[in-house]
Amino acid sequence: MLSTQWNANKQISRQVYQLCRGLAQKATAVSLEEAKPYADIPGPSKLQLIRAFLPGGRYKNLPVHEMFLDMNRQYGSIFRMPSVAGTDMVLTMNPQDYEVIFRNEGQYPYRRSFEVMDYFKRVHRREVFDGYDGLTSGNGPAWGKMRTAVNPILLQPRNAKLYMTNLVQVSDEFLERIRTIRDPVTQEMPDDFAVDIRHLVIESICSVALNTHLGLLGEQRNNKDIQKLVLALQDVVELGFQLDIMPAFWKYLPMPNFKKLMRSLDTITDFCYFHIGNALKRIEEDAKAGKLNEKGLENSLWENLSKSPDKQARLLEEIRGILPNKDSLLTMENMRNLPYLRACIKEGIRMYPIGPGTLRRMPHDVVLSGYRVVAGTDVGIAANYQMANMEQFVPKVREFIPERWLRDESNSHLVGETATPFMYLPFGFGPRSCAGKRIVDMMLEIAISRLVRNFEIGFDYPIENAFKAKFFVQPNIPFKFKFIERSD
Ligand code: HEM
Repeated sequence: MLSTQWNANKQISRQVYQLCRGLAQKATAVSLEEAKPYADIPGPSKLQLIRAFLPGGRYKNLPVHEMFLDMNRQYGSIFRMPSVAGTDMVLTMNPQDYEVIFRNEGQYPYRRSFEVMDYFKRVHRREVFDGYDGLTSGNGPAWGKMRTAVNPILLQPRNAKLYMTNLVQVSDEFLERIRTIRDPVTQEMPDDFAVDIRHLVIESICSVALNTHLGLLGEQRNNKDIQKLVLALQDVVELGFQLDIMPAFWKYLPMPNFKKLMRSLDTITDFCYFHIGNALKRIEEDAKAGKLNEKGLENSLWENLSKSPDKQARLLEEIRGILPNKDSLLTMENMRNLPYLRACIKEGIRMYPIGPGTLRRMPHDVVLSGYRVVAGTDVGIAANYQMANMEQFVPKVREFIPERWLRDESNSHLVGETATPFMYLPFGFGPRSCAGKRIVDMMLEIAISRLVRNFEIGFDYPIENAFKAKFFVQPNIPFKFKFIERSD
């Protein structure tokens, strides 16, 4: 009773606070006419920036999040990076700006694509893409048309059951793989377990996106073509960013990294083309035979769970509620009520975000942090780095506290003001947010719940430097998890 009253009071004071904050912001909002000019936004000059990326430079080999945090310290919460990749980019780390950006993004939110990717689609493999930029690189009405077609398939919960069967099958194979490669004495995984985790992710995505079973977690693990694909995917992650954010020398010089990236993108495109062709043939055959019915960042989270036995115990209790036995079936229905699992996933992604945030090109002039940012400027948001590293936004920022995401819990104040849709952005925001979000959520929920139900997960090594981040995070230490079989 007391706690209900306490929570009600807390709720009311929070609403009053937010109302006051809203009014205060409106009162202090700067009009376009009063705003400081665009040219006054602080930041490095073009020359300083190029020098910083060259050997011996301040940002050479520095992870992107550290570069942004360093600029934040030097220039303040908004700064300008001149002519990076052809156009200026303004980067803001002021949460009040995020709302302005997203509220002004317009009917077709514009996100600048990687120029190297555009080159690949429009020039290098023109015969395949035939003028279509796709969802990730496209913009304007063409993007809008495609997104409208894709949303119901990928994002509507009632369609999720179409890919649930495939994802559960992949997670079964992963449990089997763990049992096969586990050291019988120490119960630990081999040094290269990160490769299996990567295979789990690729197999899951292909099982949904291409309706194809690759066999990466079993018989096809060493298949040469598949290994080539895995390496190509890794190259795209590493080189795509390098070539895009740094001055675009590849446009003028034969850069080996650029050629390597084109080869890797070729590998991925040919692979997808082949499997999409096969999937379409299967669909046609199934349709003819009348068979078209309902057939259908994990590492970081495991690491945190394996270091927090109390959290793992709470999670197990919740999962036992829907999976009484180790081999009980997961269904759309029984997965509905898993708040603690979802809080654990949210907290894992917060602590180890895959990328910095997102980008929007402003369709008209807006005021950000008191400056007039002119139409056509690309504005970057680094909210994910702030949520992962800065105590002022998330108290006890480097502690794994899933409870902070649960309402009415004693720790829920620990996320405080940051729990707004404008600040927690692992999947971006609004109509342009990640189209794969539901698949990722489902993949993680299935994999984690089945792992925790089957094994007690441990990790006997320090995790401080578990990941390295250039642009996207990557494993930095051997992932020697211990998977101890649960007896019931
Ligand atoms: C943990 C994994 C993932 C993360 C953290 C992630 C994050 C993101 C982010 C931040 C964006 C930009 C959103 C914005 O600008 O507001 C995005 C876009 C996108 N993502 Fe993901 N993503 C993930 C996995 C996936 C998967 C598995 C798929 C496909 C099956 C996917 C498909 C897409 C697409 C198509 C877009 C472009 C959407 C558009 O511009 O309309 N993502 N993702």
